[in-house]
Amino acid sequence: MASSSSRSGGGAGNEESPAMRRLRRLSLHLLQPFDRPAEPLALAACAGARRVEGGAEVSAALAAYLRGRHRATQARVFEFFRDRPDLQTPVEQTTAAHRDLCFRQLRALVRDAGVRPLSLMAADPAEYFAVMEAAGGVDISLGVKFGVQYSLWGGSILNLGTKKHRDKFFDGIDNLDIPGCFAMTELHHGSNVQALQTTAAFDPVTDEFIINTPNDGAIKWWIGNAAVHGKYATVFARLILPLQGKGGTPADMGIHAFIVPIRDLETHAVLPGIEINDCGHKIGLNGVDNGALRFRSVRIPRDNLLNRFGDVSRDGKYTSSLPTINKRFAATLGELVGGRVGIAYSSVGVLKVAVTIATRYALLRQQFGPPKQPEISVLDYQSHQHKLMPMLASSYAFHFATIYLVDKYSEMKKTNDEDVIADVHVLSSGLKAYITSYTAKSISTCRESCGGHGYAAVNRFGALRNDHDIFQTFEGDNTVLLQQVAGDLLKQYQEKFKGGTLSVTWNYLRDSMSTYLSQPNPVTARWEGEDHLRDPNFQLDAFRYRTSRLLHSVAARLQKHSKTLGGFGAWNRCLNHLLTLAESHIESVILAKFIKSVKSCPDEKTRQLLKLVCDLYALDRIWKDIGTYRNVDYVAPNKAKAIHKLTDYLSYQVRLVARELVDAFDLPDLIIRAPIGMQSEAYAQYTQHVGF
Ligand SMILES: Cc1cc2nc3c(=O)[nH]c(=O)nc-3n(C[C@H](O)[C@H](O)[C@H](O)COP(=O)(O)OP(=O)(O)OC[C@H]3O[C@@H](n4cnc5c(N)ncnc54)[C@H](O)[C@@H]3O)c2cc1C
Repeated sequence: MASSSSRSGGGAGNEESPAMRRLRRLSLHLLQPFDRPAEPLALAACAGARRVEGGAEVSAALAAYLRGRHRATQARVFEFFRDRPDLQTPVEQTTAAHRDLCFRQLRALVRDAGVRPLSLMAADPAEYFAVMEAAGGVDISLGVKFGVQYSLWGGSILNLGTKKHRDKFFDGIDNLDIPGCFAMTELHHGSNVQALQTTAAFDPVTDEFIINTPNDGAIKWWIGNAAVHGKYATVFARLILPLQGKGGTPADMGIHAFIVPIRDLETHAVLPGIEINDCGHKIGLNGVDNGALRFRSVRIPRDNLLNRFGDVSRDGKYTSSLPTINKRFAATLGELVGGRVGIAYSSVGVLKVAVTIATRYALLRQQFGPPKQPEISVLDYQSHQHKLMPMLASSYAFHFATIYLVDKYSEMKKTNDEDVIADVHVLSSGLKAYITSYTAKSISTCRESCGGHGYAAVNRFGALRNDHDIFQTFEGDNTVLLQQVAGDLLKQYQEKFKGGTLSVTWNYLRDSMSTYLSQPNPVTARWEGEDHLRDPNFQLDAFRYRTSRLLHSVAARLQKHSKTLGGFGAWNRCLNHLLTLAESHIESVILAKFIKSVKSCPDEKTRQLLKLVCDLYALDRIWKDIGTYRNVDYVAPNKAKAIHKLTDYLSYQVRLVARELVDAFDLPDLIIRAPIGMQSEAYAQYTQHVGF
């Protein structure tokens, strides 16, 4: 419902109420919020609309730096869909229609546009993730369907199988002849994969595995591609060897992956012994057909065991290069990080779309203004800058962090280096958890910042929010993933005190840990000059100091509590502390990568612009956690005040180049789609949409 007070107050010719007068005075003040020069980076902003002169060139230079070598690939995907109106996702459609469209979109991308995702994944993972992000821009359901087919089903064959599996399945997966599923989750177990109950018992007589769902809790649930399109599934099950346990009992060798045909390749009929039901209409992502699977003693050839980390011979003997069930389990899950990398990367894509719509609309939308003067853009309100500009800065920060993650992932695939594998595991867990949680919250803020028009489905926030929401849960629940980051930091911490070395990404802890052990410097705690606060060394030190402190204190608490509560109880007693530690660490990594990307930018003007955005990201984060810094006197009261003031000022400065910053994401109107977020004529597009 519209607010009647705002409407009458803003109407021309109305008598001004005292409240309105106050608001107008405030508006006037907001137009000149700081007693400093208004133009950042010597880029002249015009009065009124405040467009930066030469803004188009600024955006183009920035876009070129951001997109790097993937710009052309993504542009090709966008152009392909631009020329195919039959493949564009309408605002309203039924679940069945959306599933059908999503499959047609994927098939067209592969068969008509000639994209070969699995080949890309094998040859150039960075290019693969760029295509996946672009597909998610077309429709998030398409990005997820793409991820199920290639990152999950294809990834399981590539990473857990051996040559015989790749020879048999690679081409069919790549060209989409064989749509498939990744069937890990069960009704009773999602996060706790080690407790899955589906069994794969070896039958030495027939040389087969028998896949069985022992009870309702073991029904495979939520499996993408299962309800309609899948022909095969990679099923995660406990490998059971008869007579090989103690006293001739069956031996449970732990979780392994098996290829199970689920539908006839010709007729598409569900195969005997398999029951598939539809998980039904979801909150979002209804282009993806999630299903539930039950197996009734389904027989598959021994060769269908994905045997990279463990194998069974014809005579039923188990062999593995890895000595324990735990090591095999870790290696199996470790190979699946690609899905998580893709989710983190795609989540940044969703954030960019939401921020672009909200920022463009906030520049266009005018409400109230000083007496007898034109109304001002809502982005000129300090509150609006406070909502959107740190979010815009975060989009940039996450962009560089996920590019780094993808590069590390590519390096891992090339080298198989153990340290890099460990790094990527923790980094992908932390970034996936941190970024998807941030994006999920931000979409709601963007919706609110667009007022009532943000609520129109055509302006997309509802679909973005609903489709993206589950990014926080699948590919590892965020709370569970952050614990893996904390666990790794503690392991590294113990190693350090045993005289070991820290892995590369965490190297900073070695230095900041010794700094932590001394008290904060009372002199620097009072430094409040802008040069100091905008010095990347100060910013990084602050982030790292906080992480080191959290790590040190939680290690002591865990040690204390484990004496009485045991390891599990102590961990739970310190759980919130551990999650804060993990987030703090990931923020340090994000900032470090942002600072590095600013320094590496070859063009001076672009570098200055990025430095401004990076400063806002860093100081906003410090300000949001100022209580922690004040509590330990890392920051004195005068410095806290200076940080607050500077953060507001930087938000204002970023606002002056906000249009250029969102344009630099280089997202065509076809991808933005929301009429209120279009590059031009937004109101006209919106009115046309409703029929005027
Ligand atoms: C749309 C959709 C698509 C999916 N696609 C697939 C697919 O293709 N293949 C597949 O195998 N699976 C798929 N999944 C399943 C998904 O991976 C799981 O939902 C996810 O792993 C979480 O498991 P869960 O739902 O059992 O949650 P749970 O593990 O039961 O978690 C429930 C809550 O408990 C909390 N919690 C759990 N453990 C802990 C802990 N140790 N400490 C603190 N808190 C904890 C979590 O934070 C969460 O809030 C999909 C799910 C959805 C909704």
